[in-house]
Amino acid sequence: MSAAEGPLVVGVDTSTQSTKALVVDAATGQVVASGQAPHTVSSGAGRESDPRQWWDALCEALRQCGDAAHEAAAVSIGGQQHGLVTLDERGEPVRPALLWNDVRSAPQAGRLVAELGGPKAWAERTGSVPGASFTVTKWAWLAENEPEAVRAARAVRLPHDYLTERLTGQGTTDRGDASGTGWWSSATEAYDEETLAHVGLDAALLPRVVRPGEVAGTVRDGHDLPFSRGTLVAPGTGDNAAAALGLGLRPGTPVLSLGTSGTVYAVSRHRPADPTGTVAGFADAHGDWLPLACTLNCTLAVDRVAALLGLDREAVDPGGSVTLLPYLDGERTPNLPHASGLLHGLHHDTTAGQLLQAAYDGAVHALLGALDLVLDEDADRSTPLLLIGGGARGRAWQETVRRLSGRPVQIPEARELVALGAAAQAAGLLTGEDPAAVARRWNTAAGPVLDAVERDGATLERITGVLSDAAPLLERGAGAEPRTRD
Ligand SMILES: Nc1ncnc2c1ncn2[C@@H]1O[C@H](COP(=O)(O)OP(=O)(O)O)[C@@H](O)[C@H]1O
Ligand SMILES: O=C(CO)[C@@H](O)[C@H](O)COP(=O)(O)O
Repeated sequence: MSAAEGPLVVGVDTSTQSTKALVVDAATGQVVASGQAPHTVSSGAGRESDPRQWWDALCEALRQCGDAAHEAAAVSIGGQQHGLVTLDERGEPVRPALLWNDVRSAPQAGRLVAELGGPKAWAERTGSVPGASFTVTKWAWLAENEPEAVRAARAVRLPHDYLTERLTGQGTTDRGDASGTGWWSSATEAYDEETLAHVGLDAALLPRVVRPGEVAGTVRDGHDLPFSRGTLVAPGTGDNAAAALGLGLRPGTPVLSLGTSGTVYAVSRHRPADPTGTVAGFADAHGDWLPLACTLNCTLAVDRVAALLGLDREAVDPGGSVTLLPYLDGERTPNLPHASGLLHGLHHDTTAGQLLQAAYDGAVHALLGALDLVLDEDADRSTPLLLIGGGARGRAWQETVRRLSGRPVQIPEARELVALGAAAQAAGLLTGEDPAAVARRWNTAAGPVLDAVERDGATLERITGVLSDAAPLLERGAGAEPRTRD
């Protein structure tokens, strides 16, 4: 038995690159064991992963946690948003999942927006104007390109739903993750029949939306399951909503997350509806809202530039006037799905370190442009920005965010805030507490605050100018070559 003060809970983050599992003492928030196992994502024109490898990665991450995982009284899964998982009558994937950063459905996104009333109507009905990341556009892409897969689908799930269902045997989701599909109405908090009918998706194929605080199920019988039978399973949620729980986030505090995706968001009591599509009007996992902007190119893109230059990711140089828009995967914020990376302002005296710094600047510029849009009007602009995700460990990321935001930046010591948020949700099932209050009791957001420095407005303006001047190039893409990543 563990020496924990309270019951043990497990929180899982099944994100783009890996699955991370934490075993946490529900009384204190102490992480008593952890594990992590990688995923593979396809390269080439699309971004796909086999959902079965998420399950294998979950089992491996829990194996690394040892006996503590088997003592857990409750578990919850947080996961990458939007991915389209199609299952056959045996619950097996019909094909690999189409991930959030697969931009092939950009034409379908444009058509759906036009066909169902335009951007304003979409924002009012679902909270968001769907771009290529949204599940509904992926379903429309599948219907057009692989109709046999659509015909074979007996269940449609999101990544976190898929894992939760393998534990409980029941098809469930939550409002946070459902709000990233494009077929869940934030106005009615129910599946949107008109949208579903338009894309030919039967609501019977969708999971039940479990309420915040409700039990999604219990771990079922089965020899290969990584938990004891009867362990409580919480609703789980999308990874950004899970991190918001994990930080015990209150309205007014902005979060910048630096991972495969870059995201900027805040909790709000007001239902968002941005007709420009920059801000997605997600629900949170609590009963409030999570206005959020997301980029496709963050840590992987900057690491790729460092690798091309043969530099360590921290080997940045200040100065110079080179601009690098690191849109290696196309981009979502700004909405340029066909874009590729763009370099402007190269001189004889530009150093490799300045080029690398320009990649950081380009990635952070896109996120900071949306910062004010995700905050309520009455938010105090001097509140520290919480910096999380794998990139938050990097000094170059920290200093770039600090310089370009002009705000104090707080770096929580806790590393895995998505998994911690899931753990807080699981703990809430046991204690009856609000999961965000559990996370505040665990003091998960604690960490050093870097003081504000003067905002580098000149760099931001230069990048905005290049972006605007290069718009025709970025909109049409670089040619017929499919993008690849090694
Ligand atoms: N010490 C570090 N400094 C800068 N970046 C880091 C560091 N450690 C990890 N990363 C970056 O974090 C990324 C993974 O972040 P993570 O939030 O786990 O991603 P995801 O949730 O999308 O799978 C990697 O792409 C890597 O570039
Ligand atoms: O698409 C979004 C948010 O809308 C992404 O934030 C995904 O949820 C993927 O997250 P990471 O794997 O990068 O954490």
